[in-house]
Amino acid sequence: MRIDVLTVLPGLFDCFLKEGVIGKAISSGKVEVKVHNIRDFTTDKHRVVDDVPYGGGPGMVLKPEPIFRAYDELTKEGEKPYVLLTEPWGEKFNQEMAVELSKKPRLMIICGRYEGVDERVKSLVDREVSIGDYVLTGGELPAMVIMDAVLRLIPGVLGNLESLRADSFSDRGLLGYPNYTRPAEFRGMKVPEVLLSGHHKKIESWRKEQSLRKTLERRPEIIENLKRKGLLTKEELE
Ligand SMILES: Oc1ccccc1-c1ccno1
Repeated sequence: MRIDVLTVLPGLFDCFLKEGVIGKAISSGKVEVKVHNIRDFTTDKHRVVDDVPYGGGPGMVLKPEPIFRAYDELTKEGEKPYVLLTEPWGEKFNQEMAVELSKKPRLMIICGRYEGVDERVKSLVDREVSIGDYVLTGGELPAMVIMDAVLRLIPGVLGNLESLRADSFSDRGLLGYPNYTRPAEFRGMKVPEVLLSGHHKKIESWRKEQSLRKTLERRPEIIENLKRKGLLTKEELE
């Protein structure tokens, strides 16, 4: 997969693209991520990327020309990207969308700003995406959240954890089961016996039950959504 990111703050992505699972996936060539400074696509001396809104009002709006110039330049060759715009009012990002986006060969993420982008930019956009109902100063952190969730799903990126990732639980957006490691007892708190039993079928069944229970308690809408889509097995529904 290739991802092109358009932003006015490219420096925010430096650590994200160098460290951890994502950094390794990029350095190994499993995925390609290119961050582009929208300012590099301006033509005026002052490299202006935003302007005051027509009709008045607070803040500044990202101008259309530099973004269109970047899009035209970056899409001259190769497959057309599926274009996302990070927006506070966009469609809510979730695991289902991450799975769908992970199957695209190429993405472009335009990082919005709080005051917004010129409406005409949306003629380039396939999906306006929000990561939650809160207001940030810009769309760069949402872009990193989206890339992290999507890139970890690319085969080979999680390496030897791939088998875990393939678990249909997280891909269905179900909450995870409780995790424990040594010691078996800590300050009077014991690890559940089943996890010490070495009985893999019982352990798997316990984890599945814990995940469904936690999801039902904390995010019942996820269970309802899976039921409606027929994505819960008969035994999971019991
Ligand atoms: O708050 C924002 C400002 C600019 C671009 C995106 C966002 C946002 C908030 C939540 N998801 O995206």
